[in-house]
Amino acid sequence: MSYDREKQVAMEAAILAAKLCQQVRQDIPEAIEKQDKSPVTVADYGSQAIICKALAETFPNDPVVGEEDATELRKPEMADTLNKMLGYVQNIIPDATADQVTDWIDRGNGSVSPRYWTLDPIDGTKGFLRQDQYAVALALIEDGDIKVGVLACPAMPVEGSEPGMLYVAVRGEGAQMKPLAGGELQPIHVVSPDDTENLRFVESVEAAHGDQSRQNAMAQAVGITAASVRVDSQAKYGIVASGKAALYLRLPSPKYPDYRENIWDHAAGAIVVEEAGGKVTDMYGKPLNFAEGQKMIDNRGVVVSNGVLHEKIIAVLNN
Ligand SMILES: Nc1ncnc2c1ncn2[C@@H]1O[C@H](COP(=O)(O)O)[C@@H](OP(=O)(O)O)[C@H]1O
Ligand SMILES: [Mg+2]
Ligand SMILES: [Mg+2]
Ligand SMILES: [Mg+2]
Repeated sequence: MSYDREKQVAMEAAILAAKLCQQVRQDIPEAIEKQDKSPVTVADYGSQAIICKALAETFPNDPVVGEEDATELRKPEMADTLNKMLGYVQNIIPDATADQVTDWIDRGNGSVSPRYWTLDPIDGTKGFLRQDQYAVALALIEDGDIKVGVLACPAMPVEGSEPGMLYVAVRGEGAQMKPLAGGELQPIHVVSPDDTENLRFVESVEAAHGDQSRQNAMAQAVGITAASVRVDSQAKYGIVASGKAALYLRLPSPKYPDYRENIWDHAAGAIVVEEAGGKVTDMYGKPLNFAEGQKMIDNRGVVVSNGVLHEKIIAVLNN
């Protein structure tokens, strides 16, 4: 079956959402604290609204498992935030109302199903707030297999152009990228083993989202001598998929040993890397499980590689 329509709709929605995020970021957004103490901004909400609306119009029967929900936004004391967010959404959808926007956001409260989308409206909210990297990440999953993935990275440097890159993949059709500023999709490939210049590794900026000392030791153990490149969000997957790094390590933080990864933090990035010729598993070499629920309870950590390095890195992690 062809996923042309899914790919097109997902790309268009992610590009609009990325535009909203860039507009919010120019105005220096404030962070709102979620119940789990993590930050969210009007851009996270606006991005989820725009993408859920697009999916509702084209694929009304598809559930969406999104990171955000509108419960807080509907509280009277959040009226200012809701209005601010509505203003940004109206720059893109002029006749949107506050009720519509909160309903669109709550379309992201769907469940993992035989066919569903998973959405991270801003992955790397901390990076977004720091004026660093972030990504809008959207993926379609069928029977536990990722079929389509789109990653919009509005702050990704682009040679000879303004920042912003879009990565996209369809199962069996390869991975591609194009500048958000415009242009044609170009095929991308992971780094080859003889390209020593790009044999570097990437990890999160946030020390608490991984185990940086072990990540660095493991990378060295497979022959990567350069210091890590620290990047927020699934932009790391885009970097591996386009051959700018060979490895992305995300080992469980010693501070949060019971943490489980969210499907929306990995689905879009994972298919982009796999279709670019790379490999994605957990730290034990097990495939990531997108069929159970929003948390990948059976998996620990995430290892992303150019494929060639994979067996080696899993071996050093487990001996
Ligand atoms: N203890 C932890 N271990 C791993 N990931 C964590 C974590 N706490 C939060 N995260 C996730 O890390 C994501 C950011 O990834 P990165 O560190 O690679 O930039 C966050 O996504 P959001 O920013 O969408 O909330 C959040 O879901
Ligand atoms: Mg978050
Ligand atoms: Mg995320
Ligand atoms: Mg997020």
